[in-house]
Amino acid sequence: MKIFSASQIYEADNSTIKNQGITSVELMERAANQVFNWMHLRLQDTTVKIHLFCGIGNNGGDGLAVARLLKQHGYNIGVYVVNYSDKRSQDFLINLDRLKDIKVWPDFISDASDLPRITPDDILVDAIFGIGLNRPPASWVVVLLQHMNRSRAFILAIDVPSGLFLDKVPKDGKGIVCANHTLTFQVPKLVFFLPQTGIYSNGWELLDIGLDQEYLSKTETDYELTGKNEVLQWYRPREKFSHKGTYGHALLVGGSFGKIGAVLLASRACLYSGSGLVTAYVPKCGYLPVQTGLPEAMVITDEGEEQIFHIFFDIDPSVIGIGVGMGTENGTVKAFGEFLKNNKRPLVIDADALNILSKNKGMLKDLPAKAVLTPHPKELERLIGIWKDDFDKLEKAKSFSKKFNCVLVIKGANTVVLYNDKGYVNTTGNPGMATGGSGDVLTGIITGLIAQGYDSLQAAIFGVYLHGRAGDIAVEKTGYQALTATGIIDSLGGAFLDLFQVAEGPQVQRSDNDS
Ligand SMILES: NC(=O)C1=CN([C@@H]2O[C@H](COP(=O)(O)OP(=O)(O)OC[C@H]3O[C@@H](n4cnc5c(N)ncnc54)[C@H](O)[C@@H]3O)[C@@H](O)[C@H]2O)[C@H](O)CC1
Ligand SMILES: [K+]
Repeated sequence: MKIFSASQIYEADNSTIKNQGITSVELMERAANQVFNWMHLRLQDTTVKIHLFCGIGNNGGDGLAVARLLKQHGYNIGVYVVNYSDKRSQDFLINLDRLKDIKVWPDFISDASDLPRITPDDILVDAIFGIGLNRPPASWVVVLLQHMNRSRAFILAIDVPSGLFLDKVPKDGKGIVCANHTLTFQVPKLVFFLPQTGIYSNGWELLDIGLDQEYLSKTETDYELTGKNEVLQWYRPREKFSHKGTYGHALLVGGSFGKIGAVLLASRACLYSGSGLVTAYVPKCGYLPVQTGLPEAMVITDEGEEQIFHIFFDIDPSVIGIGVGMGTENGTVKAFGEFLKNNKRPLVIDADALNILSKNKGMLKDLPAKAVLTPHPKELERLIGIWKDDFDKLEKAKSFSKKFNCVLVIKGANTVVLYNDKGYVNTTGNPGMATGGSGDVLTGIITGLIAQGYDSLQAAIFGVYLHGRAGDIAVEKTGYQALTATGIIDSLGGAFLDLFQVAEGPQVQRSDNDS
């Protein structure tokens, strides 16, 4: 699913109005009806007080139209116009009149002294700013937003939590609504998925307002959201007359004394993601643990007893995953540098191999085309330098990807896979996966997919999806705290099977932060 920028959403609005022969206020009415239906279904004629805070632009217009629909259905409402500018939009004014027509007169707030009383049992609808915010709100508006946040009432944001820009992180975190839930129109917004801005909405949901499908499908976007539909198209079925050679031979290089488990986890994940053959390359101390822990894998040992000194093997792997548990001892650094110079095979690079690259940037020129790098935030910072904010991070990461022709997997709550100018935001996974060895499992999965012939970008996106989905399946049985890397691997089979399960009920895209 595509993630559009604010200017693209305005263009989508315009082509909808033009191609469907409707007015902008009719489009607003559609949006408001969707919000109202969502609320009506859940509130079931409740008498709880619903406070609607409306700006003076089209987000505010949405809020006023929702207020009218709620009033017409007998809900107990309070409507406030947050009068932050005299440049009221046309559709806001039309909806203000329509509200007055049914004898609802909003309170106009233009100063922090006018703040209404809110109790924790009330419901707040945030329709102050939408995607049109272009500068920080005035200080009295910030005071109002804080008043809303402090109220402990349930906050439902329309389109985006007010105070969030679509393309940058606000300097003042106090001037942003902390929504319990956001109902966003038609397309997901990138801000829901970035660590610094995603925190302002606990959950989000898409409401279909019938925007022009032709515009949406023909327009290229900088980011996409990866869900089942996106990865399913790449799935490669197993052929009846195939054999283990058909599905490649993955080599996992890593481990050092005390960290052999990392290679064991990566190798097992690689096998469980379908690689035909898996070989682990470890220091001598890793021979017995890997051989006994994973009898399906073959093991090659380095000449080093407790660390890797010289990466040499006489097999012909289809892909190499390197770095997990490897350490950054001088001898290992040298071995990795020499390995990169001579290697021609596709690579997945993780953990200590990334740290070695960060300290020896000259080695980056020896990466094979489209190598997959899987840094967590600290490893990424060492690679690309410090960033100003999450948007700057993505831009810096894109430049890095272009410069070294590599696929970057930026691990986090919503892992982003970047290649060249494009980013793919993952939707699966949960906080239980923040546990030792989870990253090693991801490295194994991506390596296993490349072994089977997936292009490295597809393998990275698909691998991240499967890893998260396996975590989501596993957590159902374990809860967040008891989820382990091994638990993720054990649910990989379930994640593959789930690709072919058709979800029951209406297909509404939503985040899982609500659980
Ligand atoms: N396709 C859709 O998604 C539809 C969206 N709708 C809703 O429209 C808003 C966007 O409306 P817009 O009028 O462009 O912007 P806002 O309401 O977010 O902002 C109002 C207005 O205020 C000015 N402004 C910006 N920042 C400030 C500031 N700090 N202080 C004062 N004034 C400011 C700026 O000029 C803005 O234009 C979208 O989010 C949806 O809610 C449609 O209803 C249906 C289609
Ligand atoms: K809003």
